[in-house]
Amino acid sequence: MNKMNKMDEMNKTMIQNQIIAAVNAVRNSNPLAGSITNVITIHFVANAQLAVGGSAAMVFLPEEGAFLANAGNAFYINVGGLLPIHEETLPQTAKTLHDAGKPWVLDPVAIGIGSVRTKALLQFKEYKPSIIRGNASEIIALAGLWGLGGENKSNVRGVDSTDAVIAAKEAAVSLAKWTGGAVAVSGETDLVTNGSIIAFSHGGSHFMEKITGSGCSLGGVAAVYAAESDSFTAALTATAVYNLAGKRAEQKADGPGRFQVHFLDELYNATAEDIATNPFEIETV
Ligand SMILES: Nc1ncnc2c1ncn2[C@@H]1O[C@H](COP(=O)(O)OP(=O)(O)OP(=O)(O)O)[C@@H](O)[C@H]1O
Ligand SMILES: Cc1ncsc1CCO
Ligand SMILES: [Mg+2]
Repeated sequence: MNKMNKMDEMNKTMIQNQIIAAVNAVRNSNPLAGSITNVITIHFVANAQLAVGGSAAMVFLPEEGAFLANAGNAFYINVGGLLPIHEETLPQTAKTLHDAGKPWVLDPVAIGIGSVRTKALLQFKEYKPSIIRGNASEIIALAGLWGLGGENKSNVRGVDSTDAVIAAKEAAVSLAKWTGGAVAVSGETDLVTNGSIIAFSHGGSHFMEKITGSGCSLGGVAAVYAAESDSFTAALTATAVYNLAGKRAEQKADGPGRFQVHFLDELYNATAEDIATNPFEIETV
């Protein structure tokens, strides 16, 4: 990784203060982040949102998506396990969020599978999600679908990434420039950008690839922080607390089962200062 210059060091200190403010604001205000998310990991998403201090509510119906979009402080949309009703619920909720100016997070899980998912993901381009969170293959594929991808081709194959995080750097920057928000690419080292600076966040655990929903719940937690901070700070705070909690949980677990339990406890117990000092570097685009 490049050595950071003086400007990057100053940016880093400012960002760390914003992370501390975001963590504390969420714990003080218990913001409501509604979700439309897949049934495979829905319980883990809600538990992770509660563990960091948020309030969770999962809905499926179009009128309920629109209601929660207006009533909540932020929202999470994950296209992982689509049902027929989603064809109506997804665009209606995203339009409501856009029109109401509410922060919202998109996880384009399994982009490339089926026409319903592709149509929904295309519609989201104009509704500009505040944070796009995905693994490297999903981020490259979304930039391609939105015509922002350049030459880069995704090897997307389902829900697990087959591309390295760094291969998604240009796609992430282009997507962030389009939305005016932030993009978080997950993997062994995570990349978070707002289109002008990039943070590389370290930590986590190999066990996170052995439980389903670590990425989905990271998106749900990013929505909780987005209720209380700007998109880049929210995306980086969520990423940092995941990397910290993952590293700590791995030390206590000898397999993915108990890892998941310890992980929730570590999300709950992490202090704002610990989250802000979890290792990351800054690079200016
Ligand atoms: N090999 C690894 N080492 C350390 N941390 C990892 C590793 N792989 C993933 N992570 C962490 O796991 C979390 C989820 O990232 P991942 O890339 O697995 O998401 P995902 O593929 O969308 O997951 P899912 O779709 O199963 O919810 C992130 O916090 C990331 O930092
Ligand atoms: C396993 C799985 N299948 C569809 S969504 C999902 C959760 C992880 O993305
Ligand atoms: Mg995923």
